[in-house]
Amino acid sequence: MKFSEQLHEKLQPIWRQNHEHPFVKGIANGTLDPEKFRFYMVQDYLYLIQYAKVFALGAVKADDLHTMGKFAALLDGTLNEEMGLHRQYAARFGISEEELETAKPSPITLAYTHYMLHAAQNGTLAEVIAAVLPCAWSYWEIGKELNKIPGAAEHELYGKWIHMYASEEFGQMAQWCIDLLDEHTVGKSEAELAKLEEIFLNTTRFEYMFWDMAYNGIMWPGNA
Ligand SMILES: Cc1ncc(CN)c(N)n1
Repeated sequence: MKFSEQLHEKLQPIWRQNHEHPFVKGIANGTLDPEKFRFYMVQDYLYLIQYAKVFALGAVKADDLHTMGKFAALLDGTLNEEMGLHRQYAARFGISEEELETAKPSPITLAYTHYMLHAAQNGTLAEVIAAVLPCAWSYWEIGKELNKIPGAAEHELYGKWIHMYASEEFGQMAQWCIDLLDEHTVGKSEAELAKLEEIFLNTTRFEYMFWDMAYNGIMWPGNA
């Protein structure tokens, strides 16, 4: 069994929680309070700035030009396609680009991005991929699932978000990360695989916590 298939089995309980989360359900049926989406957009923008840096670290750790080029393309796609969508949403909400970039990250945003960057900076190329894969893979799964719901992708606020994560391009980049992880785990020791699984499951859990933080729409519970 490929390493990604083993991980896929282990993450099922968390993914089910993600798909059932009221934030994701609210995007699916169009009932999510736009204020919660606004809060999410700003935090997600801050998240993506750091996430893009993990792709840059992938290019640094890659040992062939093809892989370097792919990570460079992922970095470009994040900064210019995915974050471009966030900038469009921000404009709709009357948030300037400066305001977006200078907003304060919530403790969950900080914890998630710092964990990812720590794992990527200190780890092997396989560890870089293990840290970012849940982000790409889980959004692709959510995008595809929501895209099947009649009318969801036509929603005037949430439709573009669904289109982005259900898109062929987004799927191809998620699949490339899955394949690269499989390629880089062939022949690894049990201890190395256990470490990769731990990183992967931690960022998978952070994905759930990010939805929860966005749904609560507050920087931290004491600040409600
Ligand atoms: C928190 C989070 N995780 C993943 C993705 C998809 N790149 C995202 N935009 N935001």
